[in-house]
Amino acid sequence: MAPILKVTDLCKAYAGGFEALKGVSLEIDEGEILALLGPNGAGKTTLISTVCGITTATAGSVSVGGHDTITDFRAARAMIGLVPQEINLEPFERVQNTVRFSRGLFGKPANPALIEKILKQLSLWDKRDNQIRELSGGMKRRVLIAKALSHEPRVLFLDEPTAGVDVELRRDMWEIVAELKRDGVTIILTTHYIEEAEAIADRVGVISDGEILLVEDKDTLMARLGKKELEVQLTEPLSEVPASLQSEALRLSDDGGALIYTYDTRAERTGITKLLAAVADAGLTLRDVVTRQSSLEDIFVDMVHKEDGA
Ligand SMILES: Nc1ncnc2c1ncn2[C@@H]1O[C@H](COP(=O)(O)OP(=O)(O)OP(=O)(O)O)[C@@H](O)[C@H]1O
Repeated sequence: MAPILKVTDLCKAYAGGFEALKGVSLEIDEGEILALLGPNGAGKTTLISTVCGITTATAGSVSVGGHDTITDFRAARAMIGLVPQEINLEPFERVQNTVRFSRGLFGKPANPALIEKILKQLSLWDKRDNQIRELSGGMKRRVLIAKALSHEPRVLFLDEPTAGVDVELRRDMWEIVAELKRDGVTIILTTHYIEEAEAIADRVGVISDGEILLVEDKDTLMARLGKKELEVQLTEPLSEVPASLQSEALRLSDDGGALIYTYDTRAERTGITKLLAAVADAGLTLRDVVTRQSSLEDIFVDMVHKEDGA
């Protein structure tokens, strides 16, 4: 199956020469949810803006549903819905009209039933005749989402949709995303909330300094996440792991004062009991035992940190 979104060697240099994207390539299948993680200034918004035609690429290409975003812009753009990071709504306009107009901008015929469904789904129906300026910040975010959905996009970009929103809206968002996925909509969201990526993404991409560092299946990442370390601190440092304890999962700490055992928390047998018995049999005495869980956050911070050359 051809990917619904194909980004090839995309580069963006802003006026002044700053390179915000340095040859980004990415393929996304229809119906997939990709969470794009990255530190501030990594290039997430630039990537989304370039795909949506708000920013022009310096080099490379993007196609959406087979339509090139430069040579076939209208067709490509009509397939895309964008929920931007910044609230850019007309304060005196009414909720329902804002959403209706948005659909019209894409040349789609009026569809009051659909607009009603979207507004209800986003708990905005009761506010449909309110002016935007009368809404809370969270409700304005809901309006942005309603606008982005009004022309029935096949690919939806959510640029930090849950930044600064309350728990309830975050839950609603996740539900809406799940429902859109059931309808076959492809979703790309940027987020700083790693638990959000864990909760809803099929794949996770990490971008840093204008480059994609990783795009991986979330379950594969979760398998990595499932790893835990047990540190067996010893009263006397060792120069090497004793022969009777040799195992791939076991290594000596840099100062020789601890044995570090890596195990899978989800495995039926972690091997800890056996390890501790073997440690005792080897005549070693323990000072303390500490466990550590590696998280997606650790992996992420580690990766971005290394990339910075730190
Ligand atoms: N219009 C512009 N002119 C010059 N530089 C820009 C412009 N827009 C963004 N940049 C720079 O490009 C880099 C990437 O910015 P971008 O907004 O894409 O990052 P981001 O990953 O979305 O960050 P955040 O998580 O803070 O939203 C930053 O260094 C930013 O300062």
